[in-house]
Amino acid sequence: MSVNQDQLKQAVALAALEHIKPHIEQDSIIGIGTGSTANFFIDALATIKNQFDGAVASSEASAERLKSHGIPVYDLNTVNSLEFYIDGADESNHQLQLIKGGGAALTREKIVAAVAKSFVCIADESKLVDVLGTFPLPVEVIPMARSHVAREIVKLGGDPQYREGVVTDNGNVILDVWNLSITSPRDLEAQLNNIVGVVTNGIFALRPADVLLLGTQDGVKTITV
Ligand SMILES: O=C[C@H](O)[C@H](O)[C@H](O)COP(=O)(O)O
Repeated sequence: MSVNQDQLKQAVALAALEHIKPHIEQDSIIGIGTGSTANFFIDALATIKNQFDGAVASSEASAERLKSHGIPVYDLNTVNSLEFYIDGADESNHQLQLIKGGGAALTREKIVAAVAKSFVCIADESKLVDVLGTFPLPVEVIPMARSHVAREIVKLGGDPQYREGVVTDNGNVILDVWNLSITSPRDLEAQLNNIVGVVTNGIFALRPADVLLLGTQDGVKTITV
């Protein structure tokens, strides 16, 4: 019997909980991502909420979900270190370089991931690709720079589309860039971030995931590089 996508997401969420459990202590604070897979993880984490201190969230939505479970949410500025960051992805290649930001939370996600010692990515098998870029690359942009950034992205060979009606938690807008075949993710990540007006882009290659827990029809696979 085949397992549906939500069941795969739930399985990787439970696997992530098992992955971090042995390292969790009463004073631990856990970095939490955003999206449907991260939501499964938040719900799983709630089952051990008395065994750790609290969480740092990468979005207002995740903060609300954590709080609804009675898990304390901390401002990242009050936290010295995070052992783990757990989050989903829109794509991962085999080097665990990611595209993220389908839910517009990429900037805060990249910040929390940067602080964490270990980034555990959780995803169903549809997210694993050989080359990043089939999923349109989200770029968070300061609103007044939208047209300028779009013109610069066209020069790089991308086809940017304004994600209408979306405002990020930081008050910015999103351009989704189509038609990129991202063969050098680290270079493109840096190049895009160098465009004036870009807050950050959804390539996570300069700081890739450390572990990918991938939900497949044959069970959860653990991938490291
Ligand atoms: O901005 C959103 C995040 O990068 C999500 O982690 C990503 O879009 C994956 O979300 P989901 O788990 O819903 O596929």
